[in-house]
Amino acid sequence: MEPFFETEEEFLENYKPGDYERPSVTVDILLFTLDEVKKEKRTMEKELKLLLVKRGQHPFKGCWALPGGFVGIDESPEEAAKRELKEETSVDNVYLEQLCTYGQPERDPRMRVISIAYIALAKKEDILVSAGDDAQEAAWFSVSKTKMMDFDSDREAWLLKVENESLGIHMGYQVVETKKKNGVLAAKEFEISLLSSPKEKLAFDHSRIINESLERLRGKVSYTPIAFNLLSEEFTMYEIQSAYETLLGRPVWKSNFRKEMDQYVVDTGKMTEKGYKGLSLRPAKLFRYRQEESE
Ligand SMILES: O=P(O)(O)OC[C@H]1O[C@@H](O)[C@H](O)[C@@H]1O
Repeated sequence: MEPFFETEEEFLENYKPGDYERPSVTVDILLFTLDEVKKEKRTMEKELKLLLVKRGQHPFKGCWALPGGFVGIDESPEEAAKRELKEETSVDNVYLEQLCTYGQPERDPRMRVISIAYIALAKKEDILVSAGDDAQEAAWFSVSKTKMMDFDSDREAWLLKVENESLGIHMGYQVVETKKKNGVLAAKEFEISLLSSPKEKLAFDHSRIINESLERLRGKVSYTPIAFNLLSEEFTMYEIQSAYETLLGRPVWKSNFRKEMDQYVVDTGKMTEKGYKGLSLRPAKLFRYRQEESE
């Protein structure tokens, strides 16, 4: 029979947390930024970059992973995410939002570990990357997700690429998305399989986390101004459009898009100077985010 305690105080004094198996909790951080890639003399495209660290310890030693770590006993998951981010990237005070909780029993070979993933968005110039204690290296990887084919009306196959050209690393995953069940729209389900060499794969279930973070970004960029967290203080219309197209993974209709942006930006009254960002373009208006008014 369960012992009976008159007061909660008495109950808590006699409570033995060790009687129950407890999972550990970690956080993983998806730090995104936009980089500029000069295509030709006149065009510059934005590329979505994600920070990964090379694991210095087992498990998955030598594999690339999202920066993350265990939540301390006295901190909240959000505090842990901020601390890990600061330790590994010196990034402070950035846009941070919880993505999802990942708790598949086998996701970490050490023990039962539940991980809470956070999306962080920062401007490239604000980030100073340094590899932390348990990571050998930290590097920016370009991430993209493009449709490969429709299997049928319910399922699509996508290609998720996580690459670093200068390190010669090209990781590719097939993502099969099931969006309908028995012809009816349902919460999307993803099945992920590695296409590239098993020598180059992401640690843990981080490919799944990355895939779902891209889904979140694509959704959220259409109805919130989060994209501005990734842009410099001042930018041209072309740059905003290019940022949106990169985040959405598709082109946008220029005139509608620019009208839509009016609510978020103000004209600085300045123009780009000759050779702006190394491009030979005609002068263009510079805008900034309409902070006060749109928040
Ligand atoms: O890097 P250490 O501290 O070993 O462990 C943290 C990682 O353990 C995994 O379950 C989490 O996804 C997180 O990335």
